[in-house]
Amino acid sequence: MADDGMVVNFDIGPDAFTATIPKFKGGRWKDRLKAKRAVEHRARKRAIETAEFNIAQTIPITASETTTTLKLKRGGGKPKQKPTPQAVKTGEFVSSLWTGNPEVKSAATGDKGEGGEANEPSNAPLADGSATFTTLGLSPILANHLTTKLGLEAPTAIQRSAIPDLISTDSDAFIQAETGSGKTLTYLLPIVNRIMSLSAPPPSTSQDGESVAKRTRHSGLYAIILAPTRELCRQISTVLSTLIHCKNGPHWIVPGAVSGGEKKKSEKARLRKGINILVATPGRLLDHLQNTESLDVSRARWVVLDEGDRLMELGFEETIGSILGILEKKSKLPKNVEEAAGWKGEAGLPRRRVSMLCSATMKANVQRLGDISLKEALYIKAEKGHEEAGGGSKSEEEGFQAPAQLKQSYVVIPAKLRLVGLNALLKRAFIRQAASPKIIVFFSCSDSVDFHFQVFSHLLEDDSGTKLPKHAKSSQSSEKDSPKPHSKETKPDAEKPAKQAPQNNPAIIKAPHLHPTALLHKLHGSLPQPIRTSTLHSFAHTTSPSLLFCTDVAARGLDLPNVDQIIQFDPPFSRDDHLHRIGRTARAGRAGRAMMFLLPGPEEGYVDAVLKKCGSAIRANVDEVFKKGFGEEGVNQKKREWEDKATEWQLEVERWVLADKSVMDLAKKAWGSHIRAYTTHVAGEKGMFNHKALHYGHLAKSFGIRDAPGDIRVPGSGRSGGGKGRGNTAGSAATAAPAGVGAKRSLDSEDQPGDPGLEAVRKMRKVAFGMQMKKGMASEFNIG
Ligand SMILES: Nc1ncnc2c1ncn2[C@@H]1O[C@H](COP(=O)(O)OP(=O)(O)OP(=O)(O)O)[C@@H](O)[C@H]1O
Repeated sequence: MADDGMVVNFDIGPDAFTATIPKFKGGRWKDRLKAKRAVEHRARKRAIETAEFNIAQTIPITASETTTTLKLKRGGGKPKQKPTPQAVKTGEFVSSLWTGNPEVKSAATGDKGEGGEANEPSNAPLADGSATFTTLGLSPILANHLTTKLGLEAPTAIQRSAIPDLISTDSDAFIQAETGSGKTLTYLLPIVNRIMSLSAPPPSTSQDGESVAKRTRHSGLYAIILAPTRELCRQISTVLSTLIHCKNGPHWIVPGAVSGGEKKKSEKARLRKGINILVATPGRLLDHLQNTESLDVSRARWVVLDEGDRLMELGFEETIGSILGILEKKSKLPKNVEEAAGWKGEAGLPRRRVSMLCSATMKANVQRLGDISLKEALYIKAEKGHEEAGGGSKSEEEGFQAPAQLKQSYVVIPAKLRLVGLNALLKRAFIRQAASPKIIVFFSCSDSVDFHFQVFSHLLEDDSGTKLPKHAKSSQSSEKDSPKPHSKETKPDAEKPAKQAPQNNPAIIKAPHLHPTALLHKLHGSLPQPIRTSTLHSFAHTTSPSLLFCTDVAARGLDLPNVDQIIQFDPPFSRDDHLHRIGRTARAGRAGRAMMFLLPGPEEGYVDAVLKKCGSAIRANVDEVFKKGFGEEGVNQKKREWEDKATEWQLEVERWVLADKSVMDLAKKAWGSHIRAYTTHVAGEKGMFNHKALHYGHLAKSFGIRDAPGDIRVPGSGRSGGGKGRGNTAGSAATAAPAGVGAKRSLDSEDQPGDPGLEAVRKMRKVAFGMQMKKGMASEFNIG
């Protein structure tokens, strides 16, 4: 938008003055008159406020004039400068939040969203005394360490089902259990326990005469654990270290990780020094298998594929196939049961290479991964014991359950109201919780995370308690210091070192308007690895009320302690994503809540199609959400003054977006990426998430943009957003989605460009979406 393009818009919305007043029937005439006047008053107030705001925009906005705008609004005075006709820009539109919204189809059920009885936890440690870590067959040293040092009193159901077999047999296993049920320890404990047994006297001699009396880090690589992301690798390595460092434990065992994000040279040096249990991402491991001579896998006894469904979704099938091929070729272990029977081996360790596949869901792609990695495997589930993995097909519904104690709810909220709705929900959550709440909000793409991070970190309280954009506030104290509106030099603050950012991390900032000590974090695949690591560390360990805005990069496997609530601001791309996202709360028997935003229309079908199938889901009343969020003390509830408060907040965001080109660009990018991401819902769910049903104009408002979709130029795309229309540009998504339409949005894998893993991702996407994958598209599309 050019400098002179600061809108003069006298369009005050279609309904402002002409809104029909409903007829009141029944009751006393005095009450009817009172009700009528209240409605008229509200309509008038809204119209005047909108007109006033539009007039204020006729003044070329600088930071100081933002103050003028606010004064005008508060004092109700007249604008000092008359609008000039050339300042009028068609296409920009300040619509009311509360009118012109589509109707919600499903019946309202009242505000039960946060109430209701929670069920008994389904992923908790067993409280019935039916099993202890010792009775599962773990060594007393390890069992004691778990209870006394790690505070784990009893195994979970999946641990009870799996550990005895994994300790006593050499069978492959497919381990399936819901999120937060302790799958990591389920596979790590048997491995550590069996390797530990090597430390025990008396010294023995292996088949080939090698002395095994004293075990060291050079004794060989025993186990390889593959996980889809760097964060997960790091998390698994941490759990592994806490197991090994037990009193009288196997201190000689050296765990290590190679997952990219650091120089290959240092990874090679670590491998050369000797590692006994290796945690790796597939791309990086394959690279080392092909290029690092010191990596000896000839005696690797275990290969674990953690988060199997995610490994497949990220396109690692081919990479994993290659890894397994190399392991097979280099292995000096017996190749089959007959050979194994006559092989002396090392007491305690498996006589053949054992493969384990772990997943919270059971999908066709996980079964395919099982086909390439497992042989005659046990299928181990938490509830009903286990059976042969090949024995009968497992229904997808079986592997699609959320933890029973998790309280799911949803709110059907029109596109225009989404941003204020999120603010209302967050305000409510931070007011409501006595202790320090931890909340994760999921967005569909990196740009949207960046934009919302900016919105929520820039709104500070001024002395009168009014929330102002940060630059507007600073303009009140010093015009000199304020950013020049629309100046090219202005960069989004995310790119500048934020003064308030704790630990000098620009992805963490204080959010005092939500809570005096609240910290807001952001996480997505486009952030540099050190920032991602330090952000996750802060969110996991802070004792302050804490918020994490993220993409699906945080949806899988991450074990972030004590997360109270998950908000799916943008719906998940598949029902598996849904299960994994909400699985970041209600872990290991703890309570948890999950709230999902849905648009009126086809999206409402998601409730029956998915939400209710993986547990129960209660609809929250949208009015109640706003009332609770904006209906603070002094706000007249009967006159629905919370609507005015919400409008005020929305307008402040819009002004802030308008006043700074860099913010406007960010908003437009976020809007464009959001629409592109919307087109990538899985095929089976496209009926519910149909981009043709999206109202691009209303959606733009939720990004603080007033331009009509046809006038929105998405930075970097070279094209405008959504065709010529102001509103619903059905059929023009291709225009709205300049470069990434149809691209898969999940780019949160660990691999660097050029790594075989990323190649595999590219190939998969190419096949899946029949499109040309350009180098660098990942960053252009910027979703992940
Ligand atoms: N026996 C136990 N008692 C108490 N807590 C446990 C027990 N076993 C594991 N936990 C804890 O449960 C949490 C979840 O464990 P883990 O991350 O292994 O779950 P998961 O099943 O892999 O979940 P996801 O599918 O989401 O990856 C961790 O904090 C872990 O320390």
